Amino acid sequence: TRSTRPQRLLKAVKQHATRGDPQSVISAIDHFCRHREWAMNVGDEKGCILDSVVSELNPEKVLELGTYCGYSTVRIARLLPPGARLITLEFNPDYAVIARQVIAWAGIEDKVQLVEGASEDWIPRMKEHFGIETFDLVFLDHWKDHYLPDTKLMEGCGLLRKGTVLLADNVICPGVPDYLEYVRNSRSYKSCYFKSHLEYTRAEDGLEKSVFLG
Ligand SMILES: Cc1cc(-c2n[nH]c(CCNC(=O)c3cc(-c4ccc(F)cc4)cc(O)c3O)n2)ccn1
Ligand SMILES: [Mg+2]
Repeated sequence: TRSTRPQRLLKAVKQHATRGDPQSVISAIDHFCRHREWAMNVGDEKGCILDSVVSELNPEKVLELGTYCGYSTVRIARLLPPGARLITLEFNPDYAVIARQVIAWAGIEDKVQLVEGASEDWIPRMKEHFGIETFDLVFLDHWKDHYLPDTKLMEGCGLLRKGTVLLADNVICPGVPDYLEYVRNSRSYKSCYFKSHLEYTRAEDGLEKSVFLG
């Protein structure tokens, strides 16, 4: 039967990227998505904004909601200091199978824990299951109607501390209007918008960076 797009993306990584070289994995995926088939990775333009937020924050504990093929997982993990940890949640088991291989090819699997399941099921279990107190950075890139309820759930589970950064992808396209309204009007967040484009296109999109004030 016909292969899936994530399978073809993984094939491009194995053909064009060097094992153990995260940058070559990132470049191989960007090339595939720009010249072969579009895919919903954060991409190179928004990816550079993600890089700058991660580098400035130097987080020890990172949560990613929405792994997909692991592109942003590799982008984040390659910048983490030794001993830092990234937990990434993926709902779709077919995406998870691909993401594990992309993460392994990049050679950053020892910093990453990929967990399969729905965000609302795993967020309440972060403390007892992973021994996590609070996160320093959360990258929201999963189902767009889950951004707001999951943010409120993370607040309620005490997973955010003064200074925790929430970085949300796709705040314009596909868009997360309820989430934006919340973080921009809540006294508990200091929010700012990084204007960019939808991955590999000229459509507007951007990242919203929101610092939790406690
Ligand atoms: C409930 C739960 C869910 C998850 C989960 N895991 N993986 C995802 C993927 C979600 N991502 C997207 O849907 C997405 C879509 C577009 C897009 C598509 C079509 C267009 F025309 C324009 C833009 C662009 C993007 O950048 C995106 O990120 N969710 C994981 C855990 N728990
Ligand atoms: Mg996205």
